[in-house]
Amino acid sequence: MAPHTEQLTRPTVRIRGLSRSFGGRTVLDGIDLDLPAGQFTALLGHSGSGKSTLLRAIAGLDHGVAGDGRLTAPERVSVVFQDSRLLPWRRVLANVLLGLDGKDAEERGRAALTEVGLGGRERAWPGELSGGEAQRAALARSLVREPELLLADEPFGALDALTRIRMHHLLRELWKRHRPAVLLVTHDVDEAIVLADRVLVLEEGRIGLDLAIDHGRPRDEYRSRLLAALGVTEDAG
Ligand SMILES: Nc1ncnc2c1ncn2[C@@H]1O[C@H](COP(=O)(O)OP(=O)(O)OP(=O)(O)O)[C@@H](O)[C@H]1O
Repeated sequence: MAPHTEQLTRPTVRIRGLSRSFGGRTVLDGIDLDLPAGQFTALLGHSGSGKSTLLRAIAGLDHGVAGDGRLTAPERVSVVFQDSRLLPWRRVLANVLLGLDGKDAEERGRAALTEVGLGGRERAWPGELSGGEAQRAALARSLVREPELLLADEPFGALDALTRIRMHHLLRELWKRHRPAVLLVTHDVDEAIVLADRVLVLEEGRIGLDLAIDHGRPRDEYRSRLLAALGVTEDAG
C-alpha cells in the first residue's frame, strides 16, 4: 500500500463500546467509532445528546472513561473550544507558545500566527482581539503543536455569521495544508456539510447516522438527510 493511502486509512481514534453515565443517566451508550487519520468529521446532535461528552472522552479530559481500554487516541491532540481560552495576561505570541519548547518554537509560533492571518499581532493582548481574531489565535495555538487530531467543540458558535463563513474557509484551508484528523462538534447542519467529509449524528447515545459527504454533489441532498435524522422539519410555514 502506498504510504499516503495507508495514512488516510489508519484509524487515529478507535472507540469500541464506549459508554458514559452521569448519576445513573446514560449519555453515551456503547459507541463504536473509528476516525481515520487525516479525515475531517463533523458530529451533529441535539443539545444534550452527548457531543461534548464524546469529545471530552476522546481528548482524555473525562476521567470517568479514561483508561478502560475502550478508547485509543493519538498523543498529539489539540482542542479548540467555543471561547478561545487565551490567557489574558500573556501576549498573543506567548499564548501560542505556551508549553512549547525547542529552539525553533518562536519561529513556528510566528509562522502559525501568520497562517491564520494574525501576522503583526504577536504582541497584542488577548483583550485587544475581536472574537474572530481570538479564535484564529486559538487555532494557531493548536496547529503549532502539529496535532494528529484536532478536536473542535463549536469553535465558531459565538461568532457572527460573516466571521463564521471566513473561519470556515480558514479551517478548511488549514486542514488541507496540515491534514490532522478533525472532529468538529457543531449544532449547525450547514457548517457540518460545508466543512466535513463525513458527518455523524449522535442520537440516544449512539451514532445514528454516519454520512460520507461528496463535495461535488448538491448540498441540499445531505441537508435533508441530516435534518430528517435529527427529526427537524425545515419548513416553518
Ligand atoms: N460532568 C457532568 N455531570 C453531570 N452531567 C453531565 C456532565 N457532563 C455532561 N452531562 C450531561 O450529559 C448530557 C450530555 O451533555 P453534553 O454537553 O455532552 O451534550 P451536547 O450534545 O454537547 O450538548 P450542547 O449541544 O447543548 O452543547 C447532558 O444532559 C449533560 O447535562
